[in-house]
Amino acid sequence: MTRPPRLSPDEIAAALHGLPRWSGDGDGLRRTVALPSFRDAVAAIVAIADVAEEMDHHPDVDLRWRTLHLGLVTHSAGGVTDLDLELARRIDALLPD
Ligand SMILES: C[C@H](O)[C@H](O)[C@H]1CNC2=NC(N)=NC(=O)C2=N1
Repeated sequence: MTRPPRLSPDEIAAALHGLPRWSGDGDGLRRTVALPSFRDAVAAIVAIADVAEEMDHHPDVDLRWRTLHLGLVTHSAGGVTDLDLELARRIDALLPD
């Protein structure tokens, strides 16, 4: 499947202004969120999985009790692409602020 091109550091920094819950650089985008409970965090991962499968684009997921650490990078492009920005937006729509 064709993937969009890797974004430059400047393009990533500009895009992050519209994604205030995410940080990142050329290596990827990151967001940490604490859910009310471990079960809520697992449910959030399942909801994210549905989006990831639909997009065929998958986040790195690290769950510590009820704190979820998410990492987005387009492995095949070796950096951040528009797919990561789109997945970040869709993940934000599923998570509490
Ligand atoms: C064959 C399939 O499209 C690829 O392996 C996809 C799946 N999900 C992916 N997810 C992410 N984050 N990066 C990829 O390069 C990627 N590649």
